[in-house]
Amino acid sequence: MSSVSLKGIEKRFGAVEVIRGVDLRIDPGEFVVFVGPSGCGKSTLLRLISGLEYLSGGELAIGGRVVNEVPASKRGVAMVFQSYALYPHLTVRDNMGFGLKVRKVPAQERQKRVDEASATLKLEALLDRYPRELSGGQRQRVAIGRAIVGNPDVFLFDEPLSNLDAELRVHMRSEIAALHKRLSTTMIYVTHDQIEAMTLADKIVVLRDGRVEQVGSPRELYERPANIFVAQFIGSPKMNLLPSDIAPLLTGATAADTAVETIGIRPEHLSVVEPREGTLRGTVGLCEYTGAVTLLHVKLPAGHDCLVLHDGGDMKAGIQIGLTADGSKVHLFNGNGQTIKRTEQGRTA
Ligand SMILES: Nc1ncnc2c1ncn2[C@@H]1O[C@H](COP(=O)(O)OP(=O)(O)OP(=O)(O)O)[C@@H](O)[C@H]1O
Repeated sequence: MSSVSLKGIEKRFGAVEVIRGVDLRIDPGEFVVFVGPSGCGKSTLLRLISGLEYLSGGELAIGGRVVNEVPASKRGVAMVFQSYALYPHLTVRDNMGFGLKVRKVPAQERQKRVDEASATLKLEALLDRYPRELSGGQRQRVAIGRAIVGNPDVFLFDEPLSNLDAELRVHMRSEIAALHKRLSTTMIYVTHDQIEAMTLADKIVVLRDGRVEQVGSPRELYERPANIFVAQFIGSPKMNLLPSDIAPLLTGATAADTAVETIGIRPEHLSVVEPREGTLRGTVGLCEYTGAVTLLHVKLPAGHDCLVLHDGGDMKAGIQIGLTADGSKVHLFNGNGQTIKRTEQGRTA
């Protein structure tokens, strides 16, 4: 278990600035997930921590030791890649033991660690197979096993489940959560998948264009996003954004803060009511029935659209509905897209 500390981390590829001053503190044993749009620098940041890329600026410490000049093999980290990166000509046993062999760990110790890891990951029956003889999920388990045998202080995962089908992803996700519980090792995990991020993370780091937008627990980011970017990035389907003058119609509240330019309301926090005078009224467009809930695409006045997660009865395109929301679930943003915080009394501060 080690802490990881990033201070003013920068990375340039030639003239292109990819990481633009990242400060982050990861506590020992924490499960931290990096999310952000494609190209925002998630993998680059992970590769900088692993030592696969050199820093252009800043200071990186693992377990309190500055490792800027320390090679990847001496940082006490192990990385698991999306592509598994197994050696095709080696058996599962030899793939898992390969790193230890390179580090000249004696054969007996190697075997012990491979046996332990394969028991943890239920790979015992597969030890003599080659990667081509394994399913995607089994290959990923071998890749994780190879990382475990080195007893790393920090695990780094770069989208480890994105090549697996939906069912296997859910299964492997729970295995990774169980692994973290059992080993209590610090883990840093990059993903595109909202559910993976929300369910695995102690702490989510939202990145945008090489900078950190917000760091917080999944609940903090969902309930108290710092700005419109995070508000729309966390949560699926996306938060609706509407002009602030719609707020009184939606919640029945009268007082409007002039600093509020945009309001945000999540599709799951809108309720469908009778389209009475004085409520926010709209026309149902597309209805996407998914079983437990239906996602309604609703046309509002003045050309605005919003999404509503509806768990009530049947709904048909073309009908008029009213929409209401609990005022405490409405997010308020200023003209710069920053969240305007409420005080205890519900007024803006
Ligand atoms: N070796 C490299 N040389 C030049 N540019 C690079 C190199 N590696 C990455 N980049 C650029 O750095 C930026 C960040 O890439 P990175 O792979 O870290 O993003 P990401 O957030 O992981 O994206 P994705 O979610 O699509 O995997 C991209 O614009 C990418 O083109």
